[in-house]
Amino acid sequence: MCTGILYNSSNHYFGRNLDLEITFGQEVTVTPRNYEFKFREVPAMKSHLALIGMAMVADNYPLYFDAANEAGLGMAGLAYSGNAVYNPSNPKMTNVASFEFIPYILGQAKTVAEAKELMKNLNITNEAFSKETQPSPLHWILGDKTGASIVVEPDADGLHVYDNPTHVLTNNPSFPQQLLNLGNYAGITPGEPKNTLLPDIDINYYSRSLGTHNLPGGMDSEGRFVKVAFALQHAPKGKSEDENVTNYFHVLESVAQPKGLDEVAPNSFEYTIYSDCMNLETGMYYYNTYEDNQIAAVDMHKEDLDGSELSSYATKKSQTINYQN
Ligand SMILES: C[C@H](CCC(=O)NCC(=O)O)[C@H]1CC[C@H]2[C@@H]3[C@H](O)C[C@@H]4C[C@H](O)CC[C@]4(C)[C@H]3CC[C@]12C
Repeated sequence: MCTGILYNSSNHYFGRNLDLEITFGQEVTVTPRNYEFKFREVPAMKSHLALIGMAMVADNYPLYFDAANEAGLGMAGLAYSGNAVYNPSNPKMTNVASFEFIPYILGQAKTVAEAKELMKNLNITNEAFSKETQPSPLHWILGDKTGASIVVEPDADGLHVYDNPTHVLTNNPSFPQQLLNLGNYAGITPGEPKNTLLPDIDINYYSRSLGTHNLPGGMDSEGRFVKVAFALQHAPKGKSEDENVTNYFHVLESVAQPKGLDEVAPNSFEYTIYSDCMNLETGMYYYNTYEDNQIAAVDMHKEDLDGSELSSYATKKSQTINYQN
């Protein structure tokens, strides 16, 4: 499963945990302005905003899992199994295949507000990228450098676009149900809880952090939604880039999945394969992987953004340990 967040501090930081039991050979991939984005039905974009993000490149096409563009709009696809419905092409609508959705939006929209405009009368089609690469059921979180975020869900009754005051997204159930569920945890607090249980009795606060005693700690998507929303809401604002990036990764780490805890098939375990963080102001892309906790970074602006060829960086696959003696 997955978790996406927008962390609003002095700059704005967008990204996700990718939790899965298999990898697709994904790489950090920059799409420059003059790489031609071809679409199945809508006209090709010969030039567009440049993108950076994590993608599986197939037939020289970047299948983005998540990305941000040079204008500071980010977008991530998260599993929405059993709920996502993609439709056949509809001649009365703008038809974009699910795998084209990120390039279609990030190629042209600079803000969440502009993305919302593009989603009016949009039909996400069930066309497959190829015979081997069939559509994957997803919903999406978008965030921009004004600090706004939305969630887009392709349900049986149509495409829903919701403003997202929590700035987080996980997986099932649907976003409105995730918001409703927050009511069950409204009393969670970073501080010492008020004794409203037995006000006349002196309760022994035997531990620090009792205000979080009922915070969910499971790997499930409903629990992660509550936990990451709490962690994000209370994350301090950093005074420097390093502090912001550090705070950001700790928020995602609070819902990361260690290997061995989430068995999705006999002896097959889902785990947090990578976590990424895009600074929406600067175009700096930070990430770490399960195998290497050290944060790596790729600067979008060090690439030739006026070029026409994709550039990719393999993710790091072993620890960088700082031996001190
Ligand atoms: C399955 C994961 C989401 C992780 C997750 O929540 N898994 C647990 C679950 O399925 O419940 C999603 C996120 C982005 C998706 C990929 C991207 O959308 C790009 C690409 C799109 C193609 O239509 C299908 C393959 C391909 C490469 C997708 C495979 C499935 C991915 C990797």
